[in-house]
Amino acid sequence: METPARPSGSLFDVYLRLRPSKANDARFLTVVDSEGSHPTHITIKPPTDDKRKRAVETFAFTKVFEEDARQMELFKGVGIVPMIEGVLGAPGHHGRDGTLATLGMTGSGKSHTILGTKSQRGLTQMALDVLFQSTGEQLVQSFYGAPAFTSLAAADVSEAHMFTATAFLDSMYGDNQSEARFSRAQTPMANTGSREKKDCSSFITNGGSRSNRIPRPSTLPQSPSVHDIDIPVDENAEYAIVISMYEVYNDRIFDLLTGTATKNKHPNLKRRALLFKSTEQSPDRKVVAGLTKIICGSFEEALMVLETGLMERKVTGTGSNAVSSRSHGFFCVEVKKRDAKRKGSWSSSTLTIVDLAGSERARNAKTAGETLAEAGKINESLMYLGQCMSMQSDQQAGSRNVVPFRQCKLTELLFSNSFPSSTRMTHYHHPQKSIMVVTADPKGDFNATSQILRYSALAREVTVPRIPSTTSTHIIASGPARIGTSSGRTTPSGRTTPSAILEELDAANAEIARLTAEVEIFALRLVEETARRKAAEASWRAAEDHMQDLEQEIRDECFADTEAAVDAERRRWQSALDSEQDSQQAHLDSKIDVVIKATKAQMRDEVKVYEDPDLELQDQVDELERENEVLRAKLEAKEREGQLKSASPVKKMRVLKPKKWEDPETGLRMGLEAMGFEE
Ligand SMILES: Nc1ncnc2c1ncn2[C@@H]1O[C@H](COP(=O)(O)OP(=O)(O)OP(=O)(O)O)[C@@H](O)[C@H]1O
Repeated sequence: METPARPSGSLFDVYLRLRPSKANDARFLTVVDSEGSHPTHITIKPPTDDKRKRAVETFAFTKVFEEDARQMELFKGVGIVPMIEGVLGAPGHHGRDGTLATLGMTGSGKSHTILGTKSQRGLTQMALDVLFQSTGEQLVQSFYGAPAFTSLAAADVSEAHMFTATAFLDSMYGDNQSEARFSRAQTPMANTGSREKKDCSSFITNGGSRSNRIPRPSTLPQSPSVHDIDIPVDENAEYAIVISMYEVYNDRIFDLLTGTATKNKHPNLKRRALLFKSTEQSPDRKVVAGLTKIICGSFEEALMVLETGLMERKVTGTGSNAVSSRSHGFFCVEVKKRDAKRKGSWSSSTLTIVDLAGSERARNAKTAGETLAEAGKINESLMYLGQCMSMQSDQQAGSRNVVPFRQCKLTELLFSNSFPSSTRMTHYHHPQKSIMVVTADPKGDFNATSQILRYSALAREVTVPRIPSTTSTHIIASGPARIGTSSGRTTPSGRTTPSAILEELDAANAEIARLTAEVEIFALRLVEETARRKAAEASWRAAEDHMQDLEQEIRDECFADTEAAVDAERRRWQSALDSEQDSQQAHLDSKIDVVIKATKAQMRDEVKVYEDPDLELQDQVDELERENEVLRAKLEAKEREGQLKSASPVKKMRVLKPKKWEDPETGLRMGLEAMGFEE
């Protein structure tokens, strides 16, 4: 089987790296000898004592790296250098995005390959070193106040929160860790450049005095060295390197540079998921919106940012691997480029390095509860990735099926830039160049590993060993002496000669072998289809759960929003009412003031109040006055009579008069009584 040439529309160059295995189990994977050149094919055969003949599967990759392959061999062998060249862009041209990802069973060596170990750098550190070493003097300064900062922040299309490495690291590890995060549009501080730069260098070399959690680049591995790798850059351009990191955990995207783990001030703080969407400035290309992005001016700064993000990445121990990655980690290095003299607009291309979470069998991993659910999500997203990658090998076989990459966040993030952009609202983007390094343990879990190999390989062939012919067995058993005698045929009388029987037996054996091969292939397909069905069912259930979670989340959010809106409206209404009442009260007070003032003025001017006469009362008064007149007449008459009779009437009148004025009626009555009248 030839290694198929990578068609232009295919998604990845796929490399296989085998890890040295500590297991005592039998080896099920064999590298096919390629006579001097790099091997490209492997075969797998189930390690079983079963006497049945089992199918041998052969897989083709761009290259196969055996157990003894070193990190540098991989770095040079998988084509990262040309990929970095592409990201930097040819002189006068935009760069091209590149993606490097690792895929494999948990514990198969993905993180080892991509991030390295305590003594060896991974592909990420080497790629960063090459980038910084190549851009060298043409790299812009990375401190606030540096002329490029504002234009870099303004050129970002992803609604990012952009910081300099100095400010970011200071906020993470410095004594004055600022509680509040920086605002999005930071104002560059003028004339503080030299101080900031000085701070930064002391931070890197003397970081330990500030915080013992601070990653120290000097303690990180220095080998393998990449000093011999020199990529020519555009002499007339200036470059900026901007780093961001995020993870896809349970199909949601989380920023890894928020400092949640580093500051550890709010360990229970719920992280906010980010959206992968088109933005106002990037209408035809989806981007992860709202990420924290750090402008790095040196390799050391980039390493510190990387270590900070890795610290935040969710890592939980499982039965399969003591430090297993439970999320898909994305490390993005944006290379910005513009003309150094004209200082025009920045073009941007991104090198994305992806450490995929490992697939695992729940039974093996002894996971439970939340971790088991995580494993379900990981396997589900890897299943979708497998579907997309299978399309690649199907396309090799002439299929024109569309790659279904929108099924989950992982495949969307990995593949949405793999195709030419359909609209040209922004400048034309070449499809990204992608490299996938598949890692495998040749003595590990056969079923899980073979499944990954099946969907990731560029081509696959199944061969079923032929059942040894009974004829030859018979011949071998009978010995050469009999061969010469067995040349008879069916006679015209219908009697069968030994040679005819042997031929018939051979034909029957061939048919049996063919059918057995078919059965083997069908059995393999059945196993694959059953696994796919189970995975699809699991993903269906997971999708339903996720949908319910989402629905509940949306309900809660809507409820909270409505509550907040009602509350705000109520407060607004209450304050409007209060102010209305206040103004009415003020109006009333002013009116009363006016009335009081007018009343006082009237009183001063003795204003008289005229009232309408009451006619009925007037009648009564008239009546009473008339009666009074009559009584007075009678009284006068009686007085006159009394004067005539008494000796001193003057004295009596003196007594009567004052009483009459005090109370006419009482006085009158008393007077009448004194004079001897009864009512
Ligand atoms: N090629 C290799 N050479 C030496 N050691 C290796 C190699 N590959 C992996 N290992 C070791 O195997 C262990 C597991 O590897 P690693 O953590 O890279 O697995 P992984 O695939 O990233 O797992 P997970 O998906 O669970 O994160 C580590 O101790 C690592 O150092």
